[in-house]
Amino acid sequence: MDAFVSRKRRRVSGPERLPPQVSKPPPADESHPEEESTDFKLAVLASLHPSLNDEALLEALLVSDGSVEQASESLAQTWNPSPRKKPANSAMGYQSSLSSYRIASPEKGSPKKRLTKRGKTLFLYSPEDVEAHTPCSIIHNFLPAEAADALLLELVEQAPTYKDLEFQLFERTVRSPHTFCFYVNDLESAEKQKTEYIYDGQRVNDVRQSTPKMLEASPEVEEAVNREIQRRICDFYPGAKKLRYQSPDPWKANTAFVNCYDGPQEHVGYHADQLTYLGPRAVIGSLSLGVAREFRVRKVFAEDDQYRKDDGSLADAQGQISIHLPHNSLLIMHAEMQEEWKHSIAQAQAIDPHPLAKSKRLNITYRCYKENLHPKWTPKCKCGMPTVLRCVTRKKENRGRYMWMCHTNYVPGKEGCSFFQWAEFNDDGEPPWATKTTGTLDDKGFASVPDDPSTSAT
Ligand SMILES: O=C(O)CCC(=O)C(=O)O
Ligand SMILES: [Fe+2]
Repeated sequence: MDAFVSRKRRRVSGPERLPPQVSKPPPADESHPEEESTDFKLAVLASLHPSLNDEALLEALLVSDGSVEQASESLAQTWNPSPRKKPANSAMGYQSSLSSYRIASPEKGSPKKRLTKRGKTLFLYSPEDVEAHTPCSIIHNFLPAEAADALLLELVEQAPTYKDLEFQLFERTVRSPHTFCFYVNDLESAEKQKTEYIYDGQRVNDVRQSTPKMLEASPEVEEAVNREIQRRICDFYPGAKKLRYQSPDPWKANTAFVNCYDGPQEHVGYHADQLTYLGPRAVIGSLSLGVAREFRVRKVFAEDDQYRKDDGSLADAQGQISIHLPHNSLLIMHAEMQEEWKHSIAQAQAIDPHPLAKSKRLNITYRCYKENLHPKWTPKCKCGMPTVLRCVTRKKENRGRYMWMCHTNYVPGKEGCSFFQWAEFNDDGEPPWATKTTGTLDDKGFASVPDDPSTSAT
Protein backbone atom coordinates (compact mmCIF):
# COMPACT_ATOMS: atom_id res chain seq x y z
CA MET A 1 0.00 0.00 0.00
CA ASP A 2 1.32 3.38 -0.82
CA ALA A 3 0.58 7.02 -0.67
CA PHE A 4 -2.34 6.84 1.59
CA VAL A 5 -1.67 10.48 2.06
CA SER A 6 0.28 13.12 0.36
CA ARG A 7 0.96 16.27 2.22
CA LYS A 8 1.24 19.96 1.87
CA ARG A 9 4.01 20.89 4.24
CA ARG A 10 2.73 24.26 5.31
CA ARG A 11 -0.40 22.63 6.69
CA VAL A 12 1.29 19.96 8.72
CA SER A 13 2.95 20.77 11.98
CA GLY A 14 4.87 17.52 12.29
CA PRO A 15 5.75 14.78 9.84
CA GLU A 16 3.36 11.89 9.75
CA ARG A 17 4.33 8.23 10.02
CA LEU A 18 2.98 6.02 7.33
CA PRO A 19 3.06 2.33 6.69
CA PRO A 20 6.33 1.17 5.19
CA GLN A 21 4.71 0.36 1.91
CA VAL A 22 3.19 3.81 1.72
CA SER A 23 4.74 6.36 -0.56
CA LYS A 24 3.81 9.96 -0.59
CA PRO A 25 4.00 12.30 -3.50
CA PRO A 26 6.80 14.80 -3.08
CA PRO A 27 6.41 17.88 -0.91
CA ALA A 28 5.17 21.11 -2.43
CA ASP A 29 8.58 22.50 -3.05
CA GLU A 30 9.72 24.28 -6.14
CA SER A 31 12.72 22.02 -6.51
CA HIS A 32 10.39 19.10 -7.00
CA PRO A 33 8.70 18.65 -10.31
CA GLU A 34 5.33 17.66 -9.00
CA GLU A 35 2.91 18.27 -6.24
CA GLU A 36 -0.25 16.50 -5.35
CA SER A 37 -2.36 17.25 -2.35
CA THR A 38 -5.91 16.09 -2.83
CA ASP A 39 -5.22 12.64 -1.48
CA PHE A 40 -3.53 14.15 1.50
CA LYS A 41 -6.47 16.45 2.12
CA LEU A 42 -8.82 13.49 1.83
CA ALA A 43 -6.68 11.51 4.25
CA VAL A 44 -6.75 14.43 6.70
CA LEU A 45 -10.51 14.66 6.41
CA ALA A 46 -10.85 10.88 6.74
CA SER A 47 -8.90 10.96 9.97
CA LEU A 48 -10.96 13.83 11.34
CA HIS A 49 -14.27 12.30 10.23
CA PRO A 50 -13.70 8.53 10.33
CA SER A 51 -17.39 7.69 10.04
CA LEU A 52 -17.83 9.40 6.67
CA ASN A 53 -17.23 7.78 3.33
CA ASP A 54 -14.86 8.96 0.60
CA GLU A 55 -17.62 10.48 -1.53
CA ALA A 56 -18.87 12.67 1.31
CA LEU A 57 -15.33 13.85 2.07
CA LEU A 58 -14.55 14.59 -1.56
CA GLU A 59 -17.80 16.46 -2.04
CA ALA A 60 -17.09 18.59 1.04
CA LEU A 61 -13.59 19.32 -0.22
CA LEU A 62 -14.92 20.37 -3.59
CA VAL A 63 -17.55 22.73 -2.26
CA SER A 64 -14.98 24.19 0.13
CA ASP A 65 -12.73 25.02 -2.78
CA GLY A 66 -10.03 22.67 -1.57
CA SER A 67 -9.78 24.05 1.97
CA VAL A 68 -9.44 21.23 4.49
CA GLU A 69 -10.42 23.46 7.39
CA GLN A 70 -13.58 24.69 5.70
CA ALA A 71 -14.50 21.20 4.52
CA SER A 72 -13.96 19.83 8.00
CA GLU A 73 -16.12 22.55 9.53
CA SER A 74 -18.94 22.00 7.08
CA LEU A 75 -18.74 18.23 7.59
CA ALA A 76 -18.86 18.73 11.34
CA GLN A 77 -21.96 20.89 10.98
CA THR A 78 -23.66 18.52 8.60
CA TRP A 79 -22.74 15.19 10.14
CA ASN A 80 -21.88 15.71 13.81
CA PRO A 81 -22.47 15.25 16.65
CA SER A 82 -24.52 12.25 15.54
CA PRO A 83 -23.05 11.23 12.22
CA ARG A 84 -25.73 9.88 9.99
CA LYS A 85 -25.06 7.09 7.62
CA LYS A 86 -26.07 7.50 4.05
CA PRO A 87 -29.16 5.51 3.35
CA ALA A 88 -28.24 2.43 1.36
CA ASN A 89 -30.23 3.55 -1.64
CA SER A 90 -28.33 6.82 -1.88
CA ALA A 91 -25.08 5.06 -2.76
CA MET A 92 -23.70 6.60 -5.90
CA GLY A 93 -23.26 3.34 -7.66
CA TYR A 94 -24.42 1.97 -10.87
CA GLN A 95 -24.17 -0.99 -13.18
CA SER A 96 -22.61 -4.32 -12.84
CA SER A 97 -22.20 -6.28 -16.02
CA LEU A 98 -20.46 -4.50 -18.83
CA SER A 99 -19.37 -7.36 -21.02
CA SER A 100 -21.36 -6.04 -23.94
CA TYR A 101 -19.38 -2.78 -23.76
CA ARG A 102 -16.00 -4.48 -23.86
CA ILE A 103 -13.49 -1.83 -24.70
CA ALA A 104 -10.68 -2.38 -27.17
CA SER A 105 -7.23 -1.46 -25.89
CA PRO A 106 -5.72 1.80 -27.15
CA GLU A 107 -3.24 -0.31 -29.10
CA LYS A 108 -6.09 -1.74 -31.10
CA GLY A 109 -6.81 1.78 -32.27
CA SER A 110 -10.31 2.44 -31.03
CA PRO A 111 -10.64 5.24 -28.51
CA LYS A 112 -11.47 4.05 -25.04
CA LYS A 113 -14.81 5.36 -23.89
CA ARG A 114 -14.70 6.30 -20.24
CA LEU A 115 -17.53 4.69 -18.39
CA THR A 116 -16.85 6.36 -15.08
CA LYS A 117 -18.54 9.62 -14.27
CA ARG A 118 -17.56 12.32 -11.86
CA GLY A 119 -18.88 11.56 -8.41
CA LYS A 120 -20.11 8.10 -9.44
CA THR A 121 -18.94 4.61 -8.66
CA LEU A 122 -19.07 1.91 -11.30
CA PHE A 123 -19.34 -1.52 -9.66
CA LEU A 124 -17.64 -4.43 -11.40
CA TYR A 125 -17.97 -8.07 -10.45
CA SER A 126 -17.01 -10.29 -13.36
CA PRO A 127 -13.36 -11.00 -14.29
CA GLU A 128 -14.15 -9.96 -17.88
CA ASP A 129 -15.38 -6.53 -16.80
CA VAL A 130 -12.53 -6.01 -14.38
CA GLU A 131 -9.84 -6.71 -16.94
CA ALA A 132 -11.57 -4.72 -19.67
CA HIS A 133 -11.89 -1.55 -17.60
CA THR A 134 -8.95 -1.56 -15.21
CA PRO A 135 -5.30 -2.70 -15.27
CA CYS A 136 -6.26 -5.60 -13.00
CA SER A 137 -7.24 -9.24 -13.35
CA ILE A 138 -9.26 -11.11 -10.77
CA ILE A 139 -9.43 -14.84 -10.16
CA HIS A 140 -12.29 -16.01 -7.97
CA ASN A 141 -12.02 -19.15 -5.79
CA PHE A 142 -8.29 -18.96 -6.29
CA LEU A 143 -6.97 -21.52 -3.78
CA PRO A 144 -8.61 -24.85 -3.02
CA ALA A 145 -11.31 -23.93 -0.47
CA GLU A 146 -9.61 -25.74 2.41
CA ALA A 147 -6.25 -24.13 1.72
CA ALA A 148 -7.83 -20.67 1.66
CA ASP A 149 -9.58 -21.30 4.96
CA ALA A 150 -6.42 -22.64 6.59
CA LEU A 151 -4.43 -19.61 5.41
CA LEU A 152 -7.14 -17.28 6.66
CA LEU A 153 -7.14 -18.94 10.09
CA GLU A 154 -3.38 -18.64 10.35
CA LEU A 155 -3.56 -14.92 9.65
CA VAL A 156 -6.59 -14.35 11.90
CA GLU A 157 -4.46 -15.73 14.70
CA GLN A 158 -1.60 -13.33 13.94
CA ALA A 159 -3.77 -10.28 13.24
CA PRO A 160 -4.12 -9.09 16.87
CA THR A 161 -0.35 -8.51 16.90
CA TYR A 162 -0.44 -6.30 13.81
CA LYS A 163 0.19 -2.62 14.27
CA ASP A 164 -1.82 0.32 13.25
CA LEU A 165 -0.18 3.61 12.50
CA GLU A 166 0.10 6.81 14.30
CA PHE A 167 1.02 9.99 12.56
CA GLN A 168 1.13 13.64 13.46
CA LEU A 169 -1.51 15.90 12.03
CA PHE A 170 -2.19 19.48 13.12
CA GLU A 171 -0.51 18.78 16.43
CA ARG A 172 -2.66 15.72 16.97
CA THR A 173 -1.69 12.08 16.79
CA VAL A 174 -3.97 10.29 14.38
CA ARG A 175 -4.57 6.55 14.10
CA SER A 176 -4.42 4.78 10.80
CA PRO A 177 -7.64 3.19 9.65
CA HIS A 178 -6.38 -0.43 9.57
CA THR A 179 -3.52 -2.64 10.77
CA PHE A 180 -0.80 -4.39 8.83
CA CYS A 181 2.39 -6.44 9.04
CA PHE A 182 5.38 -7.00 6.78
CA TYR A 183 6.55 -10.54 5.90
CA VAL A 184 9.47 -12.01 3.93
CA ASN A 185 10.21 -15.57 2.93
CA ASP A 186 12.92 -16.47 5.47
CA LEU A 187 14.58 -15.28 8.66
CA GLU A 188 17.73 -14.14 6.89
CA SER A 189 15.69 -11.84 4.64
CA ALA A 190 13.77 -10.59 7.70
CA GLU A 191 17.05 -9.60 9.35
CA LYS A 192 18.19 -7.84 6.18
CA GLN A 193 14.91 -5.95 5.99
CA LYS A 194 15.27 -4.78 9.57
CA THR A 195 18.86 -3.64 9.25
CA GLU A 196 19.35 -2.61 5.62
CA TYR A 197 16.07 -1.34 4.22
CA ILE A 198 14.56 2.09 4.80
CA TYR A 199 10.90 2.99 4.60
CA ASP A 200 9.99 6.67 4.68
CA GLY A 201 13.38 7.44 6.14
CA GLN A 202 13.22 4.85 8.91
CA ARG A 203 13.99 1.22 9.64
CA VAL A 204 11.15 -1.20 10.25
CA ASN A 205 11.49 -3.36 13.37
CA ASP A 206 8.70 -5.83 12.93
CA VAL A 207 9.51 -7.91 9.86
CA ARG A 208 8.35 -11.52 10.09
CA GLN A 209 8.97 -14.74 8.29
CA SER A 210 5.96 -15.63 6.15
CA THR A 211 3.68 -18.17 7.76
CA PRO A 212 3.81 -21.76 6.43
CA LYS A 213 0.47 -21.34 4.64
CA MET A 214 1.57 -18.04 3.08
CA LEU A 215 4.65 -19.81 1.73
CA GLU A 216 2.52 -22.72 0.53
CA ALA A 217 0.29 -20.35 -1.44
CA SER A 218 3.23 -18.45 -2.89
CA PRO A 219 4.03 -20.74 -5.88
CA GLU A 220 0.37 -20.74 -6.87
CA VAL A 221 0.29 -16.95 -6.73
CA GLU A 222 3.49 -16.80 -8.78
CA GLU A 223 2.12 -19.19 -11.38
CA ALA A 224 -1.13 -17.22 -11.68
CA VAL A 225 0.61 -13.84 -11.82
CA ASN A 226 3.01 -14.98 -14.55
CA ARG A 227 0.17 -16.55 -16.53
CA GLU A 228 -1.98 -13.43 -16.22
CA ILE A 229 0.90 -11.15 -17.26
CA GLN A 230 1.26 -13.17 -20.46
CA ARG A 231 -2.46 -13.33 -21.07
CA ARG A 232 -2.82 -9.59 -20.62
CA ILE A 233 -0.03 -8.91 -23.09
CA CYS A 234 -1.73 -11.20 -25.63
CA ASP A 235 -5.19 -9.68 -25.13
CA PHE A 236 -4.35 -6.02 -24.68
CA TYR A 237 -1.01 -5.43 -26.43
CA PRO A 238 -1.31 -7.46 -29.63
CA GLY A 239 2.04 -8.20 -31.17
CA ALA A 240 3.96 -7.41 -27.99
CA LYS A 241 6.11 -10.05 -26.36
CA LYS A 242 7.11 -8.11 -23.33
CA LEU A 243 6.11 -4.75 -21.89
CA ARG A 244 8.50 -1.87 -21.31
CA TYR A 245 10.29 -2.27 -17.95
CA GLN A 246 9.06 -5.84 -17.61
CA SER A 247 11.69 -8.23 -16.35
CA PRO A 248 12.55 -11.09 -18.72
CA ASP A 249 12.59 -13.31 -15.62
CA PRO A 250 9.42 -14.75 -14.13
CA TRP A 251 7.70 -12.75 -11.40
CA LYS A 252 8.60 -14.14 -7.98
CA ALA A 253 7.06 -13.27 -4.62
CA ASN A 254 9.77 -12.48 -2.06
CA THR A 255 7.93 -10.05 0.24
CA ALA A 256 4.33 -9.61 1.37
CA PHE A 257 2.34 -6.97 3.21
CA VAL A 258 -0.58 -8.38 5.10
CA ASN A 259 -3.39 -5.94 5.81
CA CYS A 260 -6.18 -6.50 8.31
CA TYR A 261 -9.46 -4.58 8.17
CA ASP A 262 -11.54 -5.32 11.23
CA GLY A 263 -15.09 -4.11 10.72
CA PRO A 264 -16.68 -1.88 8.11
CA GLN A 265 -14.96 1.33 9.19
CA GLU A 266 -11.42 0.11 8.71
CA HIS A 267 -10.10 1.04 5.31
CA VAL A 268 -7.15 2.44 3.42
CA GLY A 269 -7.34 5.69 1.50
CA TYR A 270 -6.48 6.20 -2.14
CA HIS A 271 -2.81 5.60 -2.82
CA ALA A 272 -0.34 4.00 -5.23
CA ASP A 273 2.16 1.48 -3.91
CA GLN A 274 5.70 2.60 -3.32
CA LEU A 275 8.01 1.55 -6.13
CA THR A 276 11.38 2.07 -4.39
CA TYR A 277 12.17 -1.64 -4.11
CA LEU A 278 9.74 -2.96 -6.74
CA GLY A 279 10.90 -0.79 -9.62
CA PRO A 280 8.90 0.65 -12.48
CA ARG A 281 5.68 -0.96 -13.70
CA ALA A 282 5.56 -3.38 -10.78
CA VAL A 283 3.04 -6.22 -10.75
CA ILE A 284 1.44 -7.17 -7.41
CA GLY A 285 -0.61 -10.25 -6.49
CA SER A 286 -3.21 -9.45 -3.85
CA LEU A 287 -5.07 -12.28 -2.14
CA SER A 288 -8.27 -11.44 -0.25
CA LEU A 289 -9.51 -13.63 2.60
CA GLY A 290 -12.42 -13.32 4.99
CA VAL A 291 -15.00 -10.54 4.78
CA ALA A 292 -15.70 -9.31 1.24
CA ARG A 293 -14.85 -5.64 0.69
CA GLU A 294 -14.79 -3.13 -2.16
CA PHE A 295 -11.50 -2.30 -3.88
CA ARG A 296 -11.84 1.14 -5.43
CA VAL A 297 -9.66 2.33 -8.26
CA ARG A 298 -9.47 5.59 -10.15
CA LYS A 299 -7.26 6.80 -12.93
CA VAL A 300 -4.88 9.67 -12.27
CA PHE A 301 -5.12 12.38 -14.88
CA ALA A 302 -2.34 14.76 -15.84
CA GLU A 303 -2.83 18.34 -14.72
CA ASP A 304 -3.39 19.73 -18.13
CA ASP A 305 -5.60 16.94 -19.40
CA GLN A 306 -9.07 17.72 -20.58
CA TYR A 307 -10.31 16.89 -17.09
CA ARG A 308 -9.39 20.23 -15.58
CA LYS A 309 -12.52 21.77 -14.11
CA ASP A 310 -14.07 25.14 -15.06
CA ASP A 311 -12.51 26.83 -12.05
CA GLY A 312 -9.08 25.67 -13.17
CA SER A 313 -8.61 23.09 -10.45
CA LEU A 314 -7.95 19.44 -11.19
CA ALA A 315 -10.85 17.11 -11.67
CA ASP A 316 -9.93 14.68 -8.95
CA ALA A 317 -13.58 13.87 -8.65
CA GLN A 318 -13.58 11.73 -11.78
CA GLY A 319 -15.60 8.63 -11.27
CA GLN A 320 -14.20 5.61 -9.59
CA ILE A 321 -14.51 1.89 -10.21
CA SER A 322 -15.31 -0.54 -7.45
CA ILE A 323 -14.13 -4.14 -7.71
CA HIS A 324 -15.82 -6.60 -5.39
CA LEU A 325 -13.22 -8.71 -3.56
CA PRO A 326 -14.77 -11.83 -2.04
CA HIS A 327 -13.01 -14.40 0.15
CA ASN A 328 -10.35 -16.35 -1.73
CA SER A 329 -10.03 -14.01 -4.69
CA LEU A 330 -6.68 -13.10 -6.22
CA LEU A 331 -6.48 -9.61 -7.70
CA ILE A 332 -3.49 -8.95 -9.90
CA MET A 333 -2.46 -5.33 -10.29
CA HIS A 334 -0.71 -5.10 -13.64
CA ALA A 335 2.05 -2.91 -15.01
CA GLU A 336 0.40 0.50 -15.32
CA MET A 337 -1.57 0.29 -12.08
CA GLN A 338 0.81 2.06 -9.67
CA GLU A 339 1.87 4.77 -12.11
CA GLU A 340 -1.46 5.65 -13.68
CA TRP A 341 -4.10 4.65 -11.16
CA LYS A 342 -4.76 4.88 -7.44
CA HIS A 343 -6.48 2.29 -5.32
CA SER A 344 -8.14 2.09 -1.93
CA ILE A 345 -10.27 -0.11 0.28
CA ALA A 346 -13.42 1.86 0.91
CA GLN A 347 -15.22 2.11 4.20
CA ALA A 348 -18.36 0.00 4.10
CA GLN A 349 -21.78 0.80 5.45
CA ALA A 350 -22.15 -2.79 6.52
CA ILE A 351 -20.33 -6.08 6.05
CA ASP A 352 -21.40 -9.70 5.92
CA PRO A 353 -19.51 -11.45 8.72
CA HIS A 354 -17.34 -14.32 7.52
CA PRO A 355 -17.82 -17.67 9.32
CA LEU A 356 -14.08 -17.96 10.13
CA ALA A 357 -12.88 -14.37 10.18
CA LYS A 358 -16.00 -12.78 11.75
CA SER A 359 -15.64 -9.06 11.00
CA LYS A 360 -12.12 -9.24 9.57
CA ARG A 361 -10.76 -9.07 6.07
CA LEU A 362 -7.17 -10.25 5.67
CA ASN A 363 -5.31 -9.31 2.54
CA ILE A 364 -1.90 -10.51 1.42
CA THR A 365 -0.13 -8.43 -1.19
CA TYR A 366 2.65 -10.59 -2.61
CA ARG A 367 5.45 -8.48 -4.07
CA CYS A 368 8.69 -8.95 -5.99
CA TYR A 369 11.55 -6.85 -4.56
CA LYS A 370 14.50 -6.35 -6.90
CA GLU A 371 17.98 -6.89 -5.54
CA ASN A 372 19.28 -4.13 -7.83
CA LEU A 373 17.04 -1.72 -5.91
CA HIS A 374 18.44 -2.73 -2.52
CA PRO A 375 19.20 0.54 -0.65
CA LYS A 376 22.92 -0.17 -0.87
CA TRP A 377 22.72 0.50 -4.62
CA THR A 378 20.21 3.32 -4.91
CA PRO A 379 21.17 7.03 -4.89
CA LYS A 380 21.72 8.69 -1.51
CA CYS A 381 20.38 12.13 -0.72
CA LYS A 382 22.28 14.96 0.94
CA CYS A 383 21.16 13.61 4.33
CA GLY A 384 23.11 10.44 3.49
CA MET A 385 19.96 8.33 3.29
CA PRO A 386 18.86 6.04 0.45
CA THR A 387 16.25 7.84 -1.58
CA VAL A 388 12.67 6.99 -2.47
CA LEU A 389 11.52 6.23 -6.04
CA ARG A 390 8.51 8.08 -7.34
CA CYS A 391 6.80 8.48 -10.69
CA VAL A 392 5.56 11.80 -12.05
CA THR A 393 1.83 11.46 -12.51
CA ARG A 394 0.47 14.99 -12.69
CA LYS A 395 2.75 17.20 -14.73
CA LYS A 396 2.05 16.36 -18.32
CA GLU A 397 5.50 17.20 -19.64
CA ASN A 398 7.20 14.68 -17.33
CA ARG A 399 4.36 12.24 -16.75
CA GLY A 400 5.69 8.69 -16.54
CA ARG A 401 9.25 9.71 -15.66
CA TYR A 402 10.74 8.38 -12.45
CA MET A 403 12.72 10.27 -9.85
CA TRP A 404 14.82 9.58 -6.75
CA MET A 405 13.98 11.89 -3.86
CA CYS A 406 14.84 12.46 -0.21
CA HIS A 407 12.30 11.05 2.20
CA THR A 408 13.86 12.14 5.45
CA ASN A 409 11.23 14.89 5.43
CA TYR A 410 8.81 12.29 6.67
CA VAL A 411 10.78 11.22 9.74
CA PRO A 412 9.30 12.82 12.87
CA GLY A 413 11.53 15.60 14.11
CA LYS A 414 13.83 15.53 11.08
CA GLU A 415 14.09 17.98 8.22
CA GLY A 416 14.92 16.48 4.85
CA CYS A 417 16.92 17.87 1.98
CA SER A 418 15.86 18.86 -1.50
CA PHE A 419 17.68 16.00 -3.24
CA PHE A 420 16.22 15.14 -6.59
CA GLN A 421 17.55 13.00 -9.43
CA TRP A 422 15.77 11.57 -12.44
CA ALA A 423 15.68 7.77 -12.29
CA GLU A 424 16.50 5.81 -15.41
CA PHE A 425 15.73 2.16 -16.12
CA ASN A 426 16.54 -0.07 -19.04
CA ASP A 427 13.86 -1.91 -20.99
CA ASP A 428 13.94 -4.74 -18.44
CA GLY A 429 13.26 -2.29 -15.60
CA GLU A 430 16.83 -2.46 -14.27
CA PRO A 431 18.70 0.66 -13.08
CA PRO A 432 21.94 1.79 -14.75
CA TRP A 433 24.13 0.26 -12.04
CA ALA A 434 22.89 -3.20 -12.95
CA THR A 435 25.81 -3.57 -15.29
CA LYS A 436 25.12 -7.08 -16.35
CA THR A 437 21.85 -8.39 -17.62
CA THR A 438 19.96 -10.22 -14.94
CA GLY A 439 19.67 -13.70 -16.33
CA THR A 440 18.64 -15.73 -13.35
CA LEU A 441 16.99 -15.34 -9.98
CA ASP A 442 18.61 -16.68 -6.86
CA ASP A 443 16.71 -18.95 -4.47
CA LYS A 444 15.21 -15.90 -2.73
CA GLY A 445 13.74 -14.66 -5.96
CA PHE A 446 16.30 -11.88 -6.39
CA ALA A 447 18.01 -11.12 -9.64
CA SER A 448 21.80 -11.36 -9.77
CA VAL A 449 23.65 -8.16 -8.88
CA PRO A 450 26.86 -6.44 -9.85
CA ASP A 451 29.83 -7.26 -7.61
CA ASP A 452 31.09 -3.75 -7.08
CA PRO A 453 28.89 -1.39 -5.05
CA SER A 454 31.01 1.56 -6.13
CA THR A 455 29.21 1.39 -9.47
CA SER A 456 26.05 2.59 -7.76
CA ALA A 457 24.72 6.01 -8.71
CA THR A 458 25.21 8.84 -6.26
O1 LIG B 1 -6.32 -4.53 1.13
C1 LIG B 1 -6.17 -4.47 -0.08
O2 LIG B 1 -6.75 -5.15 -0.90
C2 LIG B 1 -5.21 -3.43 -0.62
C3 LIG B 1 -4.03 -3.20 0.23
C4 LIG B 1 -3.10 -2.26 -0.37
O3 LIG B 1 -3.46 -1.43 -1.16
C5 LIG B 1 -1.68 -2.35 -0.05
O4 LIG B 1 -1.25 -3.17 0.77
O5 LIG B 1 -0.92 -1.55 -0.63
FE1 LIG C 1 -1.80 -0.55 -2.16
